[in-house]
Amino acid sequence: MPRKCGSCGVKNAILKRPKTGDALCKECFYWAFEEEIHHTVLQAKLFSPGETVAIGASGGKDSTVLAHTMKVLNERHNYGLKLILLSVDEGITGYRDDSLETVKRNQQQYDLPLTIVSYEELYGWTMDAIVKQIGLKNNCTFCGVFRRQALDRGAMMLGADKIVTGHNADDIAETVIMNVLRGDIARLRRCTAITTGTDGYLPRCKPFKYTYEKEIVMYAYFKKLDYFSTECIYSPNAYRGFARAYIKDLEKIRPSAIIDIIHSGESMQVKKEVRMPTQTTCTRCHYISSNEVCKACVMLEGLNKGRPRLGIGKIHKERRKWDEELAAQGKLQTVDGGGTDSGNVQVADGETESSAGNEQRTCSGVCSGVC
Ligand SMILES: Nc1ncnc2c1ncn2[C@@H]1O[C@H](COP(=O)(O)OP(=O)(O)OP(=O)(O)O)[C@@H](O)[C@H]1O
Repeated sequence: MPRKCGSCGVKNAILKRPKTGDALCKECFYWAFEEEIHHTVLQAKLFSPGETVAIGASGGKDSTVLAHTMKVLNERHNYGLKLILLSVDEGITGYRDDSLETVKRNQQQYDLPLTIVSYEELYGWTMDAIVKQIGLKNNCTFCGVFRRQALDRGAMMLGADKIVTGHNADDIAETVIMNVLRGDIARLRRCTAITTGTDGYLPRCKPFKYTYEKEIVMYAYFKKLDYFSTECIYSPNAYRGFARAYIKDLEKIRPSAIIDIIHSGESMQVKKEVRMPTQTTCTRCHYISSNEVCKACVMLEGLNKGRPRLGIGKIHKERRKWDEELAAQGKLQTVDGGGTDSGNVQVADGETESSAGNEQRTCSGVCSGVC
């Protein structure tokens, strides 16, 4: 005999919720999924009536479900928000051009205004051109840094008060694990925050912080939402891939592992003596930065001068080489972008680690980078 829905007890259960194991009918699953997100929104006081909220829309499953859910909750619970879709075109032929077509369809389906900003117009470089210059190894660093700033710039241009992204619980748990493994104290402290950037220009919120990826996929599947599911062609993303596989294995044994890791990350305290990056404004582009010159400007300068490694990770060696060359030519000058550790923060163990303003991610594509 078919099992009845564990919530309404009337309809037959047709699915088992990955997060709780509850057997539910479709309608009760939709309700539970949406109302949990509403609960998160209320608990974290994410929005205030009258705000304009830019939804980071990549066309992928997370941001498509986010746009759909934000619209549903805004209407159901009278949030009083003006919602807009904001997409960044990184200039990846055969990937982003296709996913943007999905966003354009979503614009019609959800009746929300859409704005697309591109790396080409903002930086004069597409990811295709960047990859031609630097290859596949570090391109995700460029992409993550530029995208973060591009979203900020686009949202500011639109007069938005906040940005929301589709980062989900799995993404955040992966990031906690990655930051633990790297000993990256600065990022470990902020990676579980549901809202970041409150000390910068635009707060950035993650309404899916406690939403499991499997449930997002299930929701999109049963609701027949129109989304794009191809992986970024430039994203080998090995390190995050290991963290992802590890979390998926844990989830199989104990589904609560994802939330437990997030809670562990939230509970960790950073010792007072650990130096954390301080926020300032980039002297060149005037966007938020933890250095005199922001990571995006350092990277752009490296690209424009044919020295793309200037902006990546531990840049001392490359910069020293450049300084030596300039000195040999008798034209040593201060390299724009500050001192030798521009773009780096000191972390607990005395190592340096690159920091993209306040949030640098390894790429995502479907590349699930969380800040
Ligand atoms: N090109 C983009 N334009 C606008 N927003 C983006 C873009 N890429 C990523 N985002 C935002 O950042 C979030 C996390 O992106 P990520 O690249 O990690 O992909 P993801 O986890 O597969 O998400 P999605 O399924 O929405 O693509 C997305 O959900 C979206 O809100």
